Amino acid sequence: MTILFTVYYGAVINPESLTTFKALPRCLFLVNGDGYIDWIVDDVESSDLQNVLASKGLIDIDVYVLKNGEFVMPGFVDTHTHAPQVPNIGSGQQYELLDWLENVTFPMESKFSDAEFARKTYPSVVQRFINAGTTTCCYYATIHLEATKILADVVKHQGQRAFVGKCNMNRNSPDNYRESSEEESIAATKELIAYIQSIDSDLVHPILTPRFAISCTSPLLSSLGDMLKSDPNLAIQTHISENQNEVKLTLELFSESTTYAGVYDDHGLLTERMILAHAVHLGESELQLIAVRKAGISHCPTSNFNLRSGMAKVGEMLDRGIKVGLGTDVSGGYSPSILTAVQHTSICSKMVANHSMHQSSSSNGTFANKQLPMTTLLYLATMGGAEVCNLSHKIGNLQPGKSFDALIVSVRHDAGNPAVWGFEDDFEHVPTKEELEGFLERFLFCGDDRNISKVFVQGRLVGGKSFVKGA
Ligand SMILES: O=c1[nH]c(=O)c2nc[nH]c2[nH]1
Ligand SMILES: [Zn+2]
Repeated sequence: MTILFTVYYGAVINPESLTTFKALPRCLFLVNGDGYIDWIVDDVESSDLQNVLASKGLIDIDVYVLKNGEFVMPGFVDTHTHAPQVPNIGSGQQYELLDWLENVTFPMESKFSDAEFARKTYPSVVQRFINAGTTTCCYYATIHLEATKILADVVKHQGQRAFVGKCNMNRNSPDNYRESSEEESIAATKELIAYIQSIDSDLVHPILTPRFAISCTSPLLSSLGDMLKSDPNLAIQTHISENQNEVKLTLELFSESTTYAGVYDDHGLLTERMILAHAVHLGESELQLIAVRKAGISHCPTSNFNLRSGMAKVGEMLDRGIKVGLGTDVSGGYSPSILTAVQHTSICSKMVANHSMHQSSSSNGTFANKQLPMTTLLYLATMGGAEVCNLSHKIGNLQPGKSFDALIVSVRHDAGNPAVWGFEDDFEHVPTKEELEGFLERFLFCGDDRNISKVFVQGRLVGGKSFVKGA
């Protein structure tokens, strides 16, 4: 029998803006057979459930009732990670960026010249991100066309929403891990785009991926700029201003440009479709330029701490109206979970605030030089990421007409990592708004995969702790 829709009843957490979210203890909503949210009714007493359903023309239907200690929230958006670096998670912690690339990262990524290795590796990589609650993921692959096609196939098969990009790299990496010419790099990029468009146009998107300025010659960046100009739907991702030695080398290699952001802008790459990872050491003029061009920033605090890169000034970016989302940046970051990125975003904002206090820096704006509150952290992990990906009309929060990309979170004792004690089997007890906000705080700061029971993308169950493949 085909299921045409599902009705859910229970607690919902819904981000609204950088400064507001809704904690709704008794929500009733319907997800239709195409995976879109049809309607949401707030504050429905259980005694009134059947009446409300009847008013929607629904009589005698099954309702998925959430337990006390469970809630639905939008799925996480990971705006920057490296699928082929997952096998390296936790290794090479002693390095800073450029040595880490040379000694740890390029050797691992070069193994993906072997398509069989990609076929064996990528399914568990993608499932790991899904089970961490990431419903939309921006993946870097490697320079290899075949292996990147395999990653796109795996993502499609496993049902995640994603951007998949083949790295453009024609200089400053080992001979066995470098494209031999600009033409080769562009031809393979075009073939990948055509391939992804042939397998999917809804969930999986191609994305231009010049690794970073250091990896690309000026003609290669210009050709990518031409591609971006000729296709208004094409997205692009890269790294920017992560590490001070990287910034220095970039400015030596591109002496015609005055700043790192200027390098990308001078090649026609800095548009609202650009996702810039890190942005730790940007200067005033670069922040202004990024705001004017409406490019988005992927804040990757786990990686920024781990590779000793520095602390990005996220509050200042937000005050300037720059779009910001979170990225795990595996394996610069050692966790595939956006929850870890949330925790480190909080710590980073506290340290920036602390530092600025000692330097008597201004904290006149809403966010600059202040600790980011939970509401903002929630927004960055969901809606902020959706904005960075230019998908906020589709995903990021739960609204009629949007896709049901969502998590069922459990903080009950039977989750194995509890944050609720005592009343979770009391079916009469509906959490108060304050209790529900407490559940969210505990989940964001102490939660992990054990608390993510189900992961839905476009209404389809694709992962989570209770997910059994093929069931
Ligand atoms: O954190 C990072 N990870 C990478 O793989 C990379 N490549 C260039 N710059 C980078 N930064
Ligand atoms: Zn990265």
